[in-house]
Amino acid sequence: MAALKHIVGSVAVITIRNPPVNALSPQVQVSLMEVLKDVTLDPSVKAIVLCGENGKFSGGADIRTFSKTDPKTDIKRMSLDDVNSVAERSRKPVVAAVEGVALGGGLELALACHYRIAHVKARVGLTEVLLGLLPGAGGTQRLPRLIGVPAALDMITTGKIVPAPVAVKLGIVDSVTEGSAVEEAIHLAQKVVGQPLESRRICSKPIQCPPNVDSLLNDAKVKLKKQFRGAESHQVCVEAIRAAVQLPFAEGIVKERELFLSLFNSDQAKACQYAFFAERSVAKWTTPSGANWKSASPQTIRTAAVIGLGTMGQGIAVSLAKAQIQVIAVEQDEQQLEKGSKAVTAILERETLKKQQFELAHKSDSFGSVTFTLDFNALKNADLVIEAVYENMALKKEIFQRLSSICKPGAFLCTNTSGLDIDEIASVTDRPHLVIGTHFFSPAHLMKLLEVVRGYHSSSTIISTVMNLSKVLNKVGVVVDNCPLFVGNRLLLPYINQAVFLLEDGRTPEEVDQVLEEFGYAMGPFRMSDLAGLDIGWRSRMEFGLTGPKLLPGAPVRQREGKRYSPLPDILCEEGRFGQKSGKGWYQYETVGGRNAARDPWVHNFLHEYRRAHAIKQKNVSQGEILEWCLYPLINEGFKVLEDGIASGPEDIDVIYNNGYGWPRHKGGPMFYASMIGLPRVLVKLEEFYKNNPDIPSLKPSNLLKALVKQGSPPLKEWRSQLGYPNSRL
Ligand SMILES: CCC/C=C/C(=O)SCCNC(=O)CCNC(=O)[C@H](O)C(C)(C)COP(=O)([O-])OP(=O)([O-])OC[C@H]1O[C@@H](n2cnc3c(N)ncnc32)[C@H](O)[C@@H]1OP(=O)([O-])[O-]
Repeated sequence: MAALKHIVGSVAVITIRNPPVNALSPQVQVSLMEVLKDVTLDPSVKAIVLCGENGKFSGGADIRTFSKTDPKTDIKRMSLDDVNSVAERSRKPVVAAVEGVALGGGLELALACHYRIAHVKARVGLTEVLLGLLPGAGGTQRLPRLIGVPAALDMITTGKIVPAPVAVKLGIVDSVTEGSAVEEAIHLAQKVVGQPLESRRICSKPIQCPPNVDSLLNDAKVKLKKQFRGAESHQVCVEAIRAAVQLPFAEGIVKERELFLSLFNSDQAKACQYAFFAERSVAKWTTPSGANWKSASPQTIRTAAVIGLGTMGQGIAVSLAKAQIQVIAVEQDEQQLEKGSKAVTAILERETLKKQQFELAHKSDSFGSVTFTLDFNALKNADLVIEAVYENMALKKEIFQRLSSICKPGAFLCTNTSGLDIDEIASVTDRPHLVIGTHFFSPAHLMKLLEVVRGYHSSSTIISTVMNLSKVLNKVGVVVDNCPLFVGNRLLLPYINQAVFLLEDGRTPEEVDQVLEEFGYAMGPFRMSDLAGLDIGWRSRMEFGLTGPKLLPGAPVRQREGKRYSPLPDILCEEGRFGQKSGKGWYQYETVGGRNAARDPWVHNFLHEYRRAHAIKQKNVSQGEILEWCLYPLINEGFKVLEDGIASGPEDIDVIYNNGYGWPRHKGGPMFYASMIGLPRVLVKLEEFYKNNPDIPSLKPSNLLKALVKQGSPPLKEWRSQLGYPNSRL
């Protein structure tokens, strides 16, 4: 039985049982229905309590069963909504005891109960929108009736999860307890036996609409369209709430169902659900020697140090402090220390305010303290050190050599680099097995991704410790192998290069950005480069002798070692145009550090002159071709990364892109996207591009892509097993 019953006095306690998160699979729903019917008919039962086994109410409908469900038959035959309806119509009071989580269908079930008691640490939310769906078991009709349209709109369209104290304040749950929610619920159930239930049935509540409800809903759609470009589910959620506003409950439920079915099994829903499971699968790393969570012993980090308080160091220090870790922040001179400490303090103040607003009156754990110092010796007691100075190998090596002698034995040494060789850095230390790359993304206190770069000697202890830390920091850690630029930036390079080549060939930054933003990227390549800072790539190209003083005399302006090269970004930097930080880059900004990108006539004029000076003929490129020209080389590099064994599977690449590079989640990630368009299409276009541009090596189709197409393009989940990775280093 997936729903168990036991009787306490006159109260029937029904326990949902489906480990690990008590997902409401079709089997659980059938079982719940049977038990509910049974206890409603049993004259000895006067009240009912619903709870979940192992301190978790329910993680919602069972996502794993979605791909096996035929929406035309299975959903209509039996739905969670029927279970909810039986609970709500029951003449005996039904109390939900919410512990752990009540998410998606789990919360929808709780909303159908007459009362809700939550444990103080429980979390609730209607998260379906993040899976490309809408709350299709009455959630879009009940929540607005319970907490009002504006608050329900916010929760349903963003999938926000709120802690129990906030849920009480919003009116989602009736009360919270620090003790057992089940005991409390039994107590309440006994107390309310015989009391009228009609006012407790949310379906009977009139909906309280603000006077401007139409414009509220319309404005929400515009805002969501901008925030989640191209994603359907957020828009459809608003329509379901509109139905709640305009229709009686029963008709609203019918409309909700119709809208739910329009999303169920859509490509976007498949992509979002794939992204969900991909994140879970990459969390289960293993090494070639077979080490994994089970065999490794992750260490708890209580004190961590950050070296360098530039933008990255600041964000990392804040991120650690937010996770209640004590931080020692080190800088090299007074001026940098003061600048860095002011910035960290300001961010922490903003974060504290946000936390207080979000958690309202609930007493929450405070942040870890941050100590600022110039004294390297202060690092001697740190459990883990993250070096975050700028990208200069000599400087990093000097720091790691010092760390070897200062840090306690067993302290973990991490380098925040976006592409330098981890093994070279580790080689100067006394403990290469305790050295690893931690590639954070800016702003590090907000961005979810942490690329964990395993060096040749990195032990399973350091991998597991840092993967554990990524969870503690509320980040998504992905273990990758050590190679120039690692995974994320390795794929980014051809994408950015292709975008810049388009400018040489006659397009503008605005045109290219628009195409990629319409595709769903939060920002096109030029707006993103301006945000990240054009000088970072410029410095690295100087280091590699592609531009600047190390460039060999006589090198052709638009070629490096026979390959096509565009000096446009270098010239911009030479002009002091570093992006937002200097108030101008590919766009102009209202101030230094401004965020609003505006078309810059200087850039247009400069591009015009450049094309004239180099006698470049303008090419006519359609919007579709701009997209393929930029994305397919990125995908191709993804296949090369797999071929080289740098990432363990396509899921790893997709998780990196969804969480660190603004890839639209409803498109699953670049590798999933390739599988959806069809690998033959990607291959044919790459072959065509490469034939016309033999001086761009990133257009040359990867062997793995060719092999997969030859094998009939198996589904993505079979790529690993079909081909194996003879070179896999992970
Ligand atoms: C029909 C009407 C409309 C309703 C629609 C819905 O309800 S849609 C659903 C709306 N619900 C949501 O959006 C909630 C989605 N879930 C979550 O947000 C989190 O999993 C969590 C907060 C519940 C637990 O976090 P945590 O860090 O403690 O743990 P973790 O994340 O590592 O997961 C542990 C294991 O459980 C698995 N699994 C989890 N949920 C489901 C599921 N619903 N189903 C199946 N499996 C699920 C997960 O894959 C993993 O399996 P593995 O890899 O061990 O084989």
